[in-house]
Amino acid sequence: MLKVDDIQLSFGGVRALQGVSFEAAPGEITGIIGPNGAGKTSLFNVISGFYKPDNGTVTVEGQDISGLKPDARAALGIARTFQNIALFRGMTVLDNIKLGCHTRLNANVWSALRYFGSAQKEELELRRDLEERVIDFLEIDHVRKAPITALPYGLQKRVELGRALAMKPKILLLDEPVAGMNREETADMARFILDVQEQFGTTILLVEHDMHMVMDICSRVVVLNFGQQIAQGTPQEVAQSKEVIDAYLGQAA
Ligand SMILES: Nc1ncnc2c1ncn2[C@@H]1O[C@H](COP(=O)(O)OP(=O)(O)OP(=O)(O)O)[C@@H](O)[C@H]1O
Repeated sequence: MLKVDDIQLSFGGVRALQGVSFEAAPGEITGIIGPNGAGKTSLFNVISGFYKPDNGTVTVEGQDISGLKPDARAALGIARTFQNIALFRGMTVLDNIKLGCHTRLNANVWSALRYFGSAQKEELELRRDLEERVIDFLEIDHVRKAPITALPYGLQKRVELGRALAMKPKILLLDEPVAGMNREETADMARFILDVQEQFGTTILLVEHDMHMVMDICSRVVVLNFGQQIAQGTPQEVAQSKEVIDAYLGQAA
């Protein structure tokens, strides 16, 4: 389904990604882990089209998408969340989530003017879909009209997930979805991520420093260190890898 092949990316003298290659199995959760500065977010930026790599390809269901811009990739079904919450703070929960749908609305301004009825129908269907598939699913009905700023941090992160789900993604990239959360918020988010995978069959890539969560919910894990891919396999396999243990001990030293 999603395949990255020999991705290389440099920033001046910093080699952020040095030949990263892996496949994310369809409908499964693949963890991307590694110490700080390993290249995880850079890899997400390459997959979602924000960074153009110096070398390598990204393919989705056999289609090479390396030349596509971020919005074209989003239209193909690649959605992401960001390490730091990227919501519109002055807007309500519902409006933020609706923004995630713009890639799905077929009615552009001209067709909306000419066929006002069909645009309205589409809007109604969209609203119903969002209510059932995103708002009820994420249990955020009670805050749908609240401004983002009124929500606790854990709920803001859930709304960000909601905005990504509004796109009906085939592939979901989650960048540190539980960073800064307390234990209860983390457990809730882990459950929602598993529910997304189980109910919608979404292929999920997860960058996360919370090792318990990675080990609990990922079926495969890719490990980066200084831009190099030093291991990949099941959580148990990578946890026993000497290179991985050394990389994390090196960080702690
Ligand atoms: N836009 C940029 N300009 C210059 N250097 C960058 C840029 N983005 C990332 N880097 C560098 O690339 C390397 C990889 O950074 P990246 O943010 O991808 O790592 P990471 O694994 O996501 O780290 P963290 O876990 O701390 O978020 C780092 O050395 C970083 O300083």
